[in-house]
Amino acid sequence: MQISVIGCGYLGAVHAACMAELGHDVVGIDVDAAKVASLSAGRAPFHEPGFEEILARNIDAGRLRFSTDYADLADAQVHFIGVGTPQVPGGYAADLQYVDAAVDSVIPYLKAHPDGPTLVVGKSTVPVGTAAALAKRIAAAGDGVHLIWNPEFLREGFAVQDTIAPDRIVYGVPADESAARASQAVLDAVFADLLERDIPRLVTDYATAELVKVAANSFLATKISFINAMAELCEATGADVTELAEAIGFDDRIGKKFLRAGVGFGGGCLPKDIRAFMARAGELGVDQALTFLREVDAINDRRRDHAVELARRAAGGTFLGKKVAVLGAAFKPDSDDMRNSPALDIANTIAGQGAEVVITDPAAGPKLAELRPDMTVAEDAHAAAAGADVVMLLTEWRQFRDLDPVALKAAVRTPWIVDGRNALDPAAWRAAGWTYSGIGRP
Ligand SMILES: NC(=O)c1ccc[n+]([C@@H]2O[C@H](COP(=O)([O-])OP(=O)(O)OC[C@H]3O[C@@H](n4cnc5c(N)ncnc54)[C@H](O)[C@@H]3O)[C@@H](O)[C@H]2O)c1
Ligand SMILES: O=c1ccn([C@@H]2O[C@H](COP(=O)(O)OP(=O)(O)O[C@H]3O[C@H](CO)[C@@H](O)[C@H](O)[C@H]3O)[C@@H](O)[C@H]2O)c(=O)[nH]1
Repeated sequence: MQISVIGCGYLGAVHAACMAELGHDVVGIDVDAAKVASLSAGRAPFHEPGFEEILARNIDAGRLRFSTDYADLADAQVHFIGVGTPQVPGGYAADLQYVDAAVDSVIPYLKAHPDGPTLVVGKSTVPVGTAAALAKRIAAAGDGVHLIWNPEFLREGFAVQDTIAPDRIVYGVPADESAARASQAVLDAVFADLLERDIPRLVTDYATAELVKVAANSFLATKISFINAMAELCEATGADVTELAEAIGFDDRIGKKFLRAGVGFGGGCLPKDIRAFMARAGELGVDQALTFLREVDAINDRRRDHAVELARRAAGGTFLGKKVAVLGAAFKPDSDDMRNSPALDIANTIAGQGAEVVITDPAAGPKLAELRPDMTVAEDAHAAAAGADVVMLLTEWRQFRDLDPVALKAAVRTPWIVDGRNALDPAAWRAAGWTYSGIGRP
C-alpha cells in the first residue's frame, strides 16, 4: 500500500521506516530540509537503537523515501500525521499549529482512492476534541476521505520494537457506521502483519481514542510521582525506596514497572501531556477531575530541586569554586532526546549557582556540544570526573551503571557520588571509598 508519514521526528521517522519494513511503499514528509536530507541519505537524525538499520535497508529496497514537497504524497492512500504538539509558549495547553498546518497541506491532495477510502490517520498526541474538529475539515475535502485517530504509545529507546510489536493498537473511528467500517478495513490492511500476530486492536470513537493516549501517559507519570513521593517519606524515615518498590511490586495489581524513584520524568511526552490534559480539562469545565495531576507535576519538579540540594550538600554547602561532573544529559538512556530532561535541567541550575559543570552523555553529548557552546561537554565519565568535587549520575546509561568505582575514584578530587537514578550498588561504591547519596535510600 502507498503510505505517507507527515512529520519525521522521533515518532514519524521511525513509523515511516517501520511501515516500509512491513512492505509498504512509504514517503516521509517533513518541513525540515536538513532532517529530510539526513533521512534520505540513510542517516538517523537522532539516536534510536535499531532505527538506522531499518532506515537504510528500506531506502535501499526502494520502499522508503523522504521529501519536503507535499506533492510527493499525492498517490498515497493513507496519510499518517506525526507532527509535534508541544506546549504553547508560556502556557500548559498543546500547540496545535503544526497539526493544523499539516492538515492544511495534505487536504489539496486528498481524493477518493480506487481501492477504498483515502485515510488521514492522526498519531500525534492531541487534546480530546481535536479529531472531531479535524474530521469536519477533512470531510469537506470530498467523498471517500476519512479520519482515524490512532494514538501512538512507543517509548524512545524502544521505538522500533514498540512500532512493530505494540502492546495494543487503538483506532478512533468516524461516527458514521459505513465510513467507520470502510476506513477500518483500510487501516487493518496497513497493520495486517501486526494483526496476524494477535496484537489487540481496540476500535473506539474519536474522543475515547484521544483520551486513551493521555490517560495512559497520566497513569505512567502518576506511578513515577507516587514512588518519588514515597522516596520523600523514605528520606524522612531512613527507609529504602528501592526495597519498598520491590515489595509493593510483587502485588500483580501494582506491578514492578515504572516504580523507579529518582530525579523524575522528563522528555517530549509525559511532562507536556499531563499539562495539556489539565488545560483541556479546564476548558471542558472538569478541571477538578485532574487536580491530582498538579500534584504529580509538583512532586516531579521537587525531585530536581532535591537533587540540586544533594549536590550542594556534597559540595560542602556552596557550589562556588566547585567542580560537578554530570553523567547524562538525555531524559532517559538509549536516547539523545534532551527535551525537558531532568539531567540537563539540574546541570543548568547547578551551573547557574556557580559550579563548574562538566557533562557527558554517550548519545546526546555531540548534540549538546553543538547546541550549548556555553557548556563543557566531556567525552566520557572519566574525562568528566577529572578533578570533580561531586559526581552526579542523572541518566542511567549502561556505561554509567557499569562504572568501576575504584577506577573512577582515582580521577576525582572528592569521591562523593549523587546517584539520581538509584542505578548503582551503594555497597560497592562505599567499599571503594565513596560517599554514596541515592534517592530515598539511607
Ligand atoms: N517521541 C515519542 O516518543 C512519541 C511517542 C508517542 C507520541 N508522540 C507524539 O507524536 C508527536 C510527534 O512527536 P515527536 O517526538 O516525533 O516530535 P518531533 O519534534 O521529534 O517531530 C515532529 C516533526 O514534525 C515536523 N513538522 C512540523 N510541522 C510540519 C508540517 N507542517 N509538515 C510536515 N512536518 C512538520 C518537524 O519538522 C519535526 O521533524 C507529538 O504529538 C508527540 O506527543 C511522540
Ligand atoms: O520508573 C520510572 C520510569 C521512567 N522514569 C522517567 O520517566 C521519563 C519517561 O520515560 P518513558 O515513559 O520510558 O519514556 P518516553 O519515551 O517519554 O515514553 C512515554 O511517552 C511516550 C510519548 O507519549 C509514550 O508513547 C510512551 O508510552 C511513554 O512511556 C524518563 O525521564 C524516565 O527516566 C522514571 O523516572 N522512573
